[in-house]
Amino acid sequence: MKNLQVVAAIIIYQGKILCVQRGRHEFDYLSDKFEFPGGKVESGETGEEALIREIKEELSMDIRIDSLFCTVEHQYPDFFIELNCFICRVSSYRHTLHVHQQSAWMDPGLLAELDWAEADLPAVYQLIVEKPF
Ligand SMILES: Nc1nc2c([nH]c(=O)n2[C@H]2C[C@H](O)[C@@H](COP(=O)(O)OP(=O)(O)OP(=O)(O)O)O2)c(=O)[nH]1
Repeated sequence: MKNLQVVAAIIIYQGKILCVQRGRHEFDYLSDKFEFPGGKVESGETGEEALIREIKEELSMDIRIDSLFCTVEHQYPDFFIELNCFICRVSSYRHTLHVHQQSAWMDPGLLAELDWAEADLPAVYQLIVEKPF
């Protein structure tokens, strides 16, 4: 079974968090789910390098990585994922969607209203409780 190393950006701007919605995915349980932007770490890259590259590719955004917020380990039916979520800052709310179907700057208190990828739920609940910004 595949074991994925994934990095994700919790991008904070003026007290809101950028949430992005996937389109169709080969695995139905990921189709149309909300997630934090990011992706797989490629060989030879650090997690931070991968995250900066992914956010540039997916959103045309330049992020500053602040700190590692949490690590979630989750078993999906078809693969295992280690998801490292970093708190990130930007100097503008502006972005362009190159991969996702929708994005929203969300008030932290409203995060639970979105339909998240299952692996993200522990990170979402930790954000709601700890409010690290
Ligand atoms: N970027 C990101 N991926 C997540 C999150 N939560 C979660 O389960 N994932 C999963 C979805 C994907 O299986 C994997 C990330 O890989 P990816 O972004 O390259 O997505 P993908 O599988 O569609 O890509 P690909 O193989 O088609 O190139 O991690 C999250 O918050 N952010």
